[in-house]
Amino acid sequence: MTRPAPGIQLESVRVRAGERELLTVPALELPERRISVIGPNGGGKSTLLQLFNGLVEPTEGWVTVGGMDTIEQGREVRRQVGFVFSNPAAQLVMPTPQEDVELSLQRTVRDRARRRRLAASCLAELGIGELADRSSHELSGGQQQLVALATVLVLEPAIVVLDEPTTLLDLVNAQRFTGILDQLATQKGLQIITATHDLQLAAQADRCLLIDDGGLRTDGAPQSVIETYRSMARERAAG
Ligand SMILES: Nc1ncnc2c1ncn2[C@@H]1O[C@H](COP(=O)(O)OP(=O)(O)OP(=O)(O)O)[C@@H](O)[C@H]1O
Repeated sequence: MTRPAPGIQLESVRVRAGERELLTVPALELPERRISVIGPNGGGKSTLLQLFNGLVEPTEGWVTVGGMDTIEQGREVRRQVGFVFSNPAAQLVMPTPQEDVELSLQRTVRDRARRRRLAASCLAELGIGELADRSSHELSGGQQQLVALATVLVLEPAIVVLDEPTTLLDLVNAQRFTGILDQLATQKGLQIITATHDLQLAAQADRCLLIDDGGLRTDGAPQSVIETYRSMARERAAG
């Protein structure tokens, strides 16, 4: 049985950096299992994603996950919401994948042998068990991306937020990675939220958000949102 998505909600959110308005979202509820976030560079996708686990604090308004405030209950929220950054190297700090995944468990699992077992089985589940003791910096971008995902999944989050996870991947690895995300959503019941410039990946979601110029331009069924984005891009490219 799959778990119900705990639900992210935004209410009257504004994010500013000094005088600059980065993002304004009057109201948004995200109960769907697979959500994609698309839009032009600098539009505010990463800012939106980082609101979901309190990495970015709303200047006004609030963001809740399953009713918990992402700032006031940041620690609990981060237990529910795992974040995978676009550059996996930034997320991998230990010499080997095994050690990196164990590090994720340091706070929650006291027993070292258990940490070791859990980390090994998480890597194995993602099909990268044989990389456990390799040197992390010698792994390919695709392998590093999977290890970064493992460091998040081992904590058993209900929601996984990924910021452009396939940018470093070739077509085969991108498709493999997408297949894994799909399985996590359909078989394990995780909510998967992905910001991406890969419109094929975006099309596989249940709902797609188009973020542009610091706001939510439109959202709904991926094909129609992607079509809106394409027309917008054509108009802008034509000047
Ligand atoms: N800490 C910050 N201080 C000031 N400006 C910021 C900060 N973080 C982001 N910005 C600005 O906010 C805007 C939105 O950035 P964001 O990274 O959310 O866009 P994005 O849609 O993810 O872009 P991309 O597709 O290029 O990754 C950009 O203009 C960026 O320069």
